[in-house]
Amino acid sequence: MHDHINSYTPHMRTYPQMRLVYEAMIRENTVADEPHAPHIKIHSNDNDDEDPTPPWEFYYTNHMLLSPSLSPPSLLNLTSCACPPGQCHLPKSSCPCRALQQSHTGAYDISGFMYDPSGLLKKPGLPVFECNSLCGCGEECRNRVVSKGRKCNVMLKKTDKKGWGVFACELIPKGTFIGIYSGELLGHEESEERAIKYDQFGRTYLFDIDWWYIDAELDAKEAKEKQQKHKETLKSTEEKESALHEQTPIDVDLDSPRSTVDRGNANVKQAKPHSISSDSDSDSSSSSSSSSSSSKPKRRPSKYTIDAYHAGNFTRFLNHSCDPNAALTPVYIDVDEIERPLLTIFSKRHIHPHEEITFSYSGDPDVDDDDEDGDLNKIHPPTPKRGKHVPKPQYNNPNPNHHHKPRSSPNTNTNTKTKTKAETETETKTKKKKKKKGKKGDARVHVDCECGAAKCKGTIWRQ
Ligand SMILES: C[S@@+](CC[C@H](N)C(=O)[O-])C[C@H]1O[C@@H](n2cnc3c(N)ncnc32)[C@H](O)[C@@H]1O
Repeated sequence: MHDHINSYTPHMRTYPQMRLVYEAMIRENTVADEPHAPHIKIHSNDNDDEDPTPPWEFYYTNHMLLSPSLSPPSLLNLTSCACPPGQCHLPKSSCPCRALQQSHTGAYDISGFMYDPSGLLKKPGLPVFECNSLCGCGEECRNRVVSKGRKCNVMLKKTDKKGWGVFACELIPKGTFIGIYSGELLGHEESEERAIKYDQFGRTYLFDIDWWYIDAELDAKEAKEKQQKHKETLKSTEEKESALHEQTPIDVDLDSPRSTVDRGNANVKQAKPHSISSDSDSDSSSSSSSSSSSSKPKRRPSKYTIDAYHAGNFTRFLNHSCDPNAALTPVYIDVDEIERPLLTIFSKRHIHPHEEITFSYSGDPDVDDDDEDGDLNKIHPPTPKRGKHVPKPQYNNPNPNHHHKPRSSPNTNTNTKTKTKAETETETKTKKKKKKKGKKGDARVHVDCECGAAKCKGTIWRQ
């Protein structure tokens, strides 16, 4: 289909009827996984230029396509439940999925599952563990939202300055599941290679899966293993020593130098390897979030990256805003690997009809953590967890050209209307601000932000 369309002359591709073909293509590729979802429309601009549709350069899918270098997700250690239908969420339930969720988000004053009775997300950005295909709880379980597919009504529309964007067709309540950032799932090396290639033609749809809690969880796991090893070493040393003591009995006098040595051993026994955080040596099923709250997680290169360039869905057209109305949230469904969540988008406030849906590409804590309820401090303990660890685009895009034929980039201001004095002054101020932010020798290229937010930082990527 794509090859067929791409074989058309540039002029043929500008026919307004192409919009209908595009809409039909989306429906055809998604009917199996979101049969009840409202159809995605392509908005027709009054001043239709040569772009009636978004580019045909990618395969439309809601699924993650696995790179041949990766193995399929493992279900071996997948937590699942056998709760009676509709009972997982009950306060007295012993649902293991609920316990797993609680162990990750209980420290954030969120009890039970991450969804409220209407299926709205209680707080974006925290990991969500949905009931999965091994669970016996059935379709009506409250802990299944992403797995049931998109319900919200969105359209694709060309913006003035940012290329294509995604807009709400009707009110999208706060906490609504919008979509999965689908595409190819790549391993680290492959994504590095692609980043270099894409850099050459100035595009990126690459997102690293590198949330803070993933590092924290891996740190805690490593620390636990180290501690276990340490305990084993101590045990064998003690065994050797007690064998020695049996041969040469000593009087236990707490003030004698010898007993200091013994107490010294006791201290060694209690001591933790340097990197162990306070909670990680407890034998209880301590939460990964609490276990890491006292130490800064070690930054690790992300194991996986999502590339929505060759394959993806409407979410690849979501633009950045410094005051976004949506946010990324990691969701686990049929996978037992902490580094491999789905990257999903949920609304973080009510989104009104015709409003553009945006999220932050920068992952800045002051962008993603702000909360209109003002309960941020209550929900996010003051730990080094948040902020830079929110998935971020892997590299920057200097001059993206998202269109099938050469044209001005989405970043270029094609709006030819005469600027007012105030507009010119604001622009000059913004440019000064941007100049200050650029780092010498930073390989990442600055992209002017056109989000139009009052608190716009002037750039779409974090500097
Ligand atoms: C993932 S794509 C988003 C969809 C894109 N508008 C398109 O037409 O394909 C990211 C690119 O969109 C553009 N973009 C997104 N948000 C922007 C913003 N706030 N200001 C300027 N350009 C933006 C940039 O060119 C960026 O590299």
